[in-house]
Amino acid sequence: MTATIISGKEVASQIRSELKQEVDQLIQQGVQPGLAVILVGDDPASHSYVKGKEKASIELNFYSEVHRLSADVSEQEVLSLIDRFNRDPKIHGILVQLPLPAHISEKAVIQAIDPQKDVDGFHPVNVGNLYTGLPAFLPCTPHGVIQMLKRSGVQIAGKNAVVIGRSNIVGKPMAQLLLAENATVTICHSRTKDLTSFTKQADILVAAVGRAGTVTADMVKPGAAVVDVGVNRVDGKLVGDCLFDEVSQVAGLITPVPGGVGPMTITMLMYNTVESAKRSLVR
Ligand SMILES: Nc1nc2c(c(=O)[nH]1)N[C@@H](CN(C=O)c1ccc(C(=O)N[C@@H](CCC(=O)O)C(=O)O)cc1)CN2
Repeated sequence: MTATIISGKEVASQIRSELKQEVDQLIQQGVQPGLAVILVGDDPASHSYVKGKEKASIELNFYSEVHRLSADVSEQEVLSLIDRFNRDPKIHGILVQLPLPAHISEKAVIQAIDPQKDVDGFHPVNVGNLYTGLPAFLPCTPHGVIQMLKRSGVQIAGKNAVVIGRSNIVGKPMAQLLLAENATVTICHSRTKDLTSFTKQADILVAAVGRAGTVTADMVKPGAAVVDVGVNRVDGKLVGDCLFDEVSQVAGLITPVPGGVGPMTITMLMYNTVESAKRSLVR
């Protein structure tokens, strides 16, 4: 068997053209979606992701502000900037690129963002709303995974879903979103004993570990949908958490790295910003 490859680029471009129409309508109603991005430090990958966010904002005709701050900026300066954006009616979404330098508290920064502008979905209010089934901004990467599965015709309800990884950004919200779609969900992590006994049961397997080669062909149920969220550099090459060549011989569907989940992350950020702009019309 050779798996069907789900192209994140294609799904992302489909969603972006839907968003373009929504932005045109919002602008006709007098609201231009506005996104403010804060980047601290010199991490090349973060700079590249932020550039992608700026480019997508401009292409969708958003009002866009990107603040690139030096690595030695104080936490207070970042908090002051967030406070300014919280009060600015032109801004519907605020995003602070992670990771932050060690002297700045990620928790303090996330909690300073107005939950109504938290388009990353990381604020405890949005996390709590997601867990209790209330309207929330959904974290971009796991929301992107759900969109990729649904738009590829994967039925989620009633399926066994296994998520490997328990980060706040991907693993935990991923499990919650699959549960909200009525999957039977198992979360595995670094202390899980006999990982294969769990992954072999998975109709939907999401790998979000951040370690190349974690998922091998013998760990996958034939025909499963395998979603690879890992982004790892090995010998200068970008690879996921799955051994793509061998896993794709067993899986029914698989997402590649690059070109799989990655492009969806930025697109779902644009989606959340449009949602926030729409909500501002009814406030
Ligand atoms: N505030 C946030 N910080 C971070 C998030 C986030 O959602 N919010 N996620 C990641 C980084 N990220 C977006 O910010 C991101 C990661 C990967 C990609 C992507 O398109 N990857 C490409 C490969 C790109 C490359 O060549 O390096 C792919 O997989 O095809 C986009 C965005 C951590 N920080």
